[in-house]
Amino acid sequence: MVDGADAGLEGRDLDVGYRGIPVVHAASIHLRSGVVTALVGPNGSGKSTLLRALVRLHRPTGGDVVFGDGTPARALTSKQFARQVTLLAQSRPTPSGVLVRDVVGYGRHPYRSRWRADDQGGPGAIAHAMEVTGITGMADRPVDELSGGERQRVWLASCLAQDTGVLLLDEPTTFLDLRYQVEMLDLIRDLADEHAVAVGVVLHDLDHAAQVADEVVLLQDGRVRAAGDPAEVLTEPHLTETYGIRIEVSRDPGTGAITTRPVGRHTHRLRELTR
Ligand SMILES: Nc1ncnc2c1ncn2[C@@H]1O[C@H](COP(=O)(O)OP(=O)(O)OP(=O)(O)O)[C@@H](O)[C@H]1O
Repeated sequence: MVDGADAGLEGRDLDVGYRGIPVVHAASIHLRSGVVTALVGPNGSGKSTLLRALVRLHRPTGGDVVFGDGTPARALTSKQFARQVTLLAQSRPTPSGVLVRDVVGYGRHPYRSRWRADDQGGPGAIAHAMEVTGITGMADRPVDELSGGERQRVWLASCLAQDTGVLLLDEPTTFLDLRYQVEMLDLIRDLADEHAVAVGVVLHDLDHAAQVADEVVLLQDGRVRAAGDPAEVLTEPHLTETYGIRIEVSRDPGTGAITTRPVGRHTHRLRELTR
C-alpha cells in the first residue's frame, strides 16, 4: 500500500524495549478506520512506548506493524508513512521565534516536493486545522510565547494539517482547560465519525476514555491487561487490580455512561467536607 488504501493500523504481538530492556511485551492493538481506541493504564505501563513503536519512532524487537490492508509499515518510505500516520507526542520541543502558522504548516511537510512549495491543498489544510483547533487568531504569534494549552492546540493543528488516516494522540488533553478538553473529545469523535480516521488516544482520565472511545486497551506493566468494549474493560476488578487502588465504577441505567471514582483514604472525609 502507498497512498489512498485502507489506513487502519495494527500492532501485532509487539515487543519493545530500551537499550535491551523489555518494556512492552507481546502487545497487540488494532486501530480501525472510523474507530476511536483509548489506551489507558498507570504511569510507566508502556502506553507511549507502544505508540512510538506504531509510528516507527521505536523499532520493535518482536512482532510487526501492518496497515489495514496487510502492508507492513516498514515497506513505506518515511514520507509515504507520514502521509498515513501521525502522532501528537506527549511533549514537543518549542522552537524559539517560530510563528504558529509555520508550526502548523510543518504538518504539510510530507506533501512538499522540490517542485511545488505546498501541494495537495496545503494552504486550505493549514487554515482548516487552525480553525478547528481555535488558533486562527494566533497565527502570527511566536509559538514560544503561548500558554501550555495554546501550544498543545498548535501541535494538534500541525498533526491535523498532515491529514492522515491514522491519528495517534498521547495525552492530548494535558494543559487544556475544561472547554478545550471537551472540544478535544468532540473533535476526536468527529474525526472518526465524519472522516473515518483511525484514532488511538492515550488518556489518563478514565471517564474521558469511556465517553469518547469505541474500544479501550488497558495496559499493565507493558502487557495488554484487557481490550475491547469500554463497559467490559473499565470494570472495578480490572481497574482496581491494574491501578492498585480501589476504583468504583458506575453505569447510568438510562444513557449507559460509565463513571469511575478512585477511592483514597480520605475520599469519604473530603466528600463530607464539601457537602
Ligand atoms: N527513553 C527511555 N529509556 C529507557 N526507559 C524508558 C524510556 N522511556 C520510557 N522508558 C521506560 O519504559 C517504561 C514505559 O514508559 P512509557 O513512557 O511508555 O509509559 P506510559 O504508560 O506512557 O507512562 P506515563 O503514563 O507516565 O506517560 C517505563 O518504565 C519507563 O521508565
